[in-house]
Amino acid sequence: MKTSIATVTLSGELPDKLEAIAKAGFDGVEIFENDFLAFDGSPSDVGRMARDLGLTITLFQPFRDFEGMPEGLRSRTFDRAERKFDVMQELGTGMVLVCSNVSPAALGGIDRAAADFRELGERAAKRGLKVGYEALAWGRFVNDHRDAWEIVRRADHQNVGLILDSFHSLSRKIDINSIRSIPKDKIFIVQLADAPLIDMDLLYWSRHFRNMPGEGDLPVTAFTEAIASTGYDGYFSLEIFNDQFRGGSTQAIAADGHRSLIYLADQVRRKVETPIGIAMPERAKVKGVGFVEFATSEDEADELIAILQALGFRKAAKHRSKKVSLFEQGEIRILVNVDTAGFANAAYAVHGTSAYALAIAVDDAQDAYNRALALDAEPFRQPVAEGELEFPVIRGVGGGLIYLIDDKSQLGRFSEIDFEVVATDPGTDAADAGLLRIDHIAQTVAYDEMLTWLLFYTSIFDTRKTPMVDIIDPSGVVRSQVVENESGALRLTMNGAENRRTLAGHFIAEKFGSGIQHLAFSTDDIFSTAASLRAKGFRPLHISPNYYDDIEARFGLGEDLTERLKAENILYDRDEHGEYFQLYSRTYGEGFFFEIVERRGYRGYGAANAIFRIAALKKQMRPEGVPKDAGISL
Ligand SMILES: O=C(O)c1ccc(O)c(O)c1
Ligand SMILES: [Mg+2]
Repeated sequence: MKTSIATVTLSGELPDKLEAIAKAGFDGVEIFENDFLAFDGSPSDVGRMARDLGLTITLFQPFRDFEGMPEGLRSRTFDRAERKFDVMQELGTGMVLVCSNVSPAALGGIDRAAADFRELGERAAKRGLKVGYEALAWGRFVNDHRDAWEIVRRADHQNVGLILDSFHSLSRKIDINSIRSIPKDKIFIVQLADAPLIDMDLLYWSRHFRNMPGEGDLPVTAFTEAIASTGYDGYFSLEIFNDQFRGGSTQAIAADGHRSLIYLADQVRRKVETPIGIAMPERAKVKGVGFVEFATSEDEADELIAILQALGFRKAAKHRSKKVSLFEQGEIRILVNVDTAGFANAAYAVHGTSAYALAIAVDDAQDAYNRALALDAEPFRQPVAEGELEFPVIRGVGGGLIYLIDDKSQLGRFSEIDFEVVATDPGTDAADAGLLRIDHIAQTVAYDEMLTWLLFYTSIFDTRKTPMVDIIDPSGVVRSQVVENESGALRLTMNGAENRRTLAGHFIAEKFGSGIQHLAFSTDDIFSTAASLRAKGFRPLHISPNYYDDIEARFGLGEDLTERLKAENILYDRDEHGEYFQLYSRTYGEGFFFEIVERRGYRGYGAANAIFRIAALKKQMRPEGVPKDAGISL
């Protein structure tokens, strides 16, 4: 797949955009006219910058309100086109995008438009240029790619072709099978964008909410399959108008865009015969979470270990060569790393005690790793002692690590190979609390990183994303979306903070970056677990008694169950599949916490209880007696 991206997609000045586009690995770039007009160098300067970066300028755009203009205006439009051709020739690009006319002066008429394009094609041919015609979803007469194609067909000029833009076709739900009958060499370039399904004016939706293929809800893969089925082998170019991207990191957005195209090509390649995209292993099937690793220090480790032990974890092994202890309960493994060297220590230096790494157990770790790297994931390597395992590792949220393990290799036996069993300290309470496995891992990121990580996980692992929900914090809204697989073996809740006064925002601010903010463990008997935890000195998060009055009334729970829930500070929810019970720890450090859940068929994550849980966590975090407006970020 030949990749390209329109400069309008990215924030920053034109030179920065070109640098980021080249660094992200794109083959080409569409110069959006406004970016050129705002740049005070010449067209040849821009052309030289692009070529020096190894970028082909695939398109100069847009040329507006061309076809079907009345006499007088018509000749002025052609003069305007000639001026743009001058710029294009100096830029060193061979194609202009003409988007369908929106002018009130336009006269409409397919033959009139075809005649205009035939003449424009003649003029372009004299300069070795090509003209692509795109139907804007809100075009005054032409807003359907089938009409645009009919005009191009009737213009019948080899320098005039069609430009397909997934947003315009998919937003209007145009039958994408109509694309299959378009000759591939008349499709001059394909623009791609996804978007969340929002019921709004097409122009506003297009200019503010487009996102990368795979980040939204439009059937961009099916659209691309239809194009690939024609044998089209030209550029696929991202054209994204998105307010969040306009203010985001130029490099990060460019990197997301490149990943989205590689992922799209891989999906299409598996469905059509045409050789689109590079071969790579399929999305990794997730079997579970192998472990979660905390980076901390000798001084701070005791508090964390005390909480783990109060949760029923016991120290089962220690690393053969590193200062890492393995705590386990059920299928859960928590590593506590107090190394004073290496990446864990660096993570601790930046973020303090934090869950900086997780291991994802997949069907084939090397395949998952190879796929991740093909999708631009950043590999991570660190020295390995003799006889110990070298894990495939990629960088994850907040610069943390994602280890990939599997049972088909030695990696799945990491706890035996890299660790040696330690006897349980005499006198410690060895009984566990009935925690079984990791139910979900909650990662808190800055809101403008949400799409990045949703695309990251869903492109590498065989997972899906759930619809975004708003989590109400007393000081703001936190957007939450889950990446999960069919079996539930992997559930990653992505929580996007927009201000630092929310619990999520406070966590990011105080931990200096995104990361894992809470771990949820499963039990198959929440009341038995609660009793065990109580006996171990676990201090549950206190939930307001008013909450229990409400749920008794709301769910008709009956007094007995309500009293049991209240006595243990357990929250309750229900969906069409069953019941959900949640028990929270108090916060640890700057807003980290643990959760214990019991699912009785329920498939959600207790979003309805979030407001109560967050309020309780924030209240508990605020030092006693400190007035609410004391300036602390909570
Ligand atoms: O919103 C617009 O004006 C616009 C311009 C050029 C395009 O290629 C497009 O898809 C939209
Ligand atoms: Mg377009």
